[in-house]
Amino acid sequence: MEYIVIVVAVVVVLGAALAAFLIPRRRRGEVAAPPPRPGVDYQPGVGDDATAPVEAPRTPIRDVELPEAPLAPVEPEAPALERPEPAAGRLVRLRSRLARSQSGFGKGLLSLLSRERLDDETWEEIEDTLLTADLGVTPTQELVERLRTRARVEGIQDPDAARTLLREELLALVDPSLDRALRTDRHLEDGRPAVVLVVGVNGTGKTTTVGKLARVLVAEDRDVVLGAADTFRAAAADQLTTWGDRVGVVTVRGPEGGDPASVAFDAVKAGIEQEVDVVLVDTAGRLQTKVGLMDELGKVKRVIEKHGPVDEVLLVLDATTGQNGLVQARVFGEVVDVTGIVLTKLDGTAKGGIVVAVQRELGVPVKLVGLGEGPDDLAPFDAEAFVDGILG
Ligand SMILES: Nc1nc2c(ncn2[C@@H]2O[C@H](COP(=O)(O)OP(=O)(O)OP(=O)(O)O)[C@@H](O)[C@H]2O)c(=O)[nH]1
Repeated sequence: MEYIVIVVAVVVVLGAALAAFLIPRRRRGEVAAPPPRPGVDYQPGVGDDATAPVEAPRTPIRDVELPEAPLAPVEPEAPALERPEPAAGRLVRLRSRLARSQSGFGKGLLSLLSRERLDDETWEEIEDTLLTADLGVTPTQELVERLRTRARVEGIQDPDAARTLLREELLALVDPSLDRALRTDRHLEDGRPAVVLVVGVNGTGKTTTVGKLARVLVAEDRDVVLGAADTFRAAAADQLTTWGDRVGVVTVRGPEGGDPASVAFDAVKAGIEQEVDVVLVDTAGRLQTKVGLMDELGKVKRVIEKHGPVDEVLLVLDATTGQNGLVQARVFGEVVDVTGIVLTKLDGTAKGGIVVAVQRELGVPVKLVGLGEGPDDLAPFDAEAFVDGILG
């Protein structure tokens, strides 16, 4: 009996072990049904994979018609030419800039002249103010003398009267009767262009002035050629070419370190051939004390004149250098017969009196003034607008 019980127990245990072994194996061998596929088994919705499964119906291959001729290469668009601002009335636009820079000078004078008692001390202060503004000794003495006389004879009742008096006397000194027109008309008799030679010491703003002047002329519908006769500084020719390119003006240039006279000659020749109205020639900056360089400048002018006389020699002076500008004016005037002065950087100095001083020194008028670094910040000089700018 005991034996039977043991056999039954062993059979039960073995059976249970066999069942435990077989059931999980069968479960592991089951193949799970594949999940429904978006785009195949049902319409895809939010959160479904966006890419079409490989089983998705394929797009059939279609024939595409090719154009008969290959497409023409696309030309890079030329930069649009700038339209410079007309020159007329520019000084009026720039007057506030002039007034800002000269405010110390103008306001100082007006408040001194408006004092109740104009004693010797006040007149001395007026004199000092004028000298500080670079008016020069002789013009200062003349002006003070005239103001004193008129104040004594006519009397100065109020600030308005002081302003009127000062305006009249400053205007007389600046001299509105001087001919400040630039000679930039083509020569009718032989069809030659007008030639403008631009000279001055280093860094006064010659190249910038030539570039700005080209814009003034383009605004007046003149045809212009530029000559980059500053062959010392390679960047000067690049700078000038950029100015020209902006308004569609051609720049004639030579090799770096080449003969400036030959570049100037070629520029005028190109101007004659292209029948332009004006040729503007930029020259290298040179100190008035360097005899060799000054002789070279004389040569540039003589070589250009093989084509015919130069119409304008513009001396560019930096207004911030004050009295030193007068020395430059004297020496340049001896070498090249200056016909007009360009006073640059008047926006950066309160020494507007230099206009009078330099006109006296050279006996030639200020024709243009620079009042900023912007491309259209060069203005034809206008005596009235200038004096009004000084007085604010
Ligand atoms: N604020 C101000 N800056 C000016 C004016 N005119 C010229 N400049 C600046 O003066 C600097 C010198 O100008 P350039 O034209 O290169 O002078 P440059 O006389 O040709 O110089 P070099 O070739 O070295 O003799 C530049 O930074 C100009 O922008 C002006 O009227 N006002």
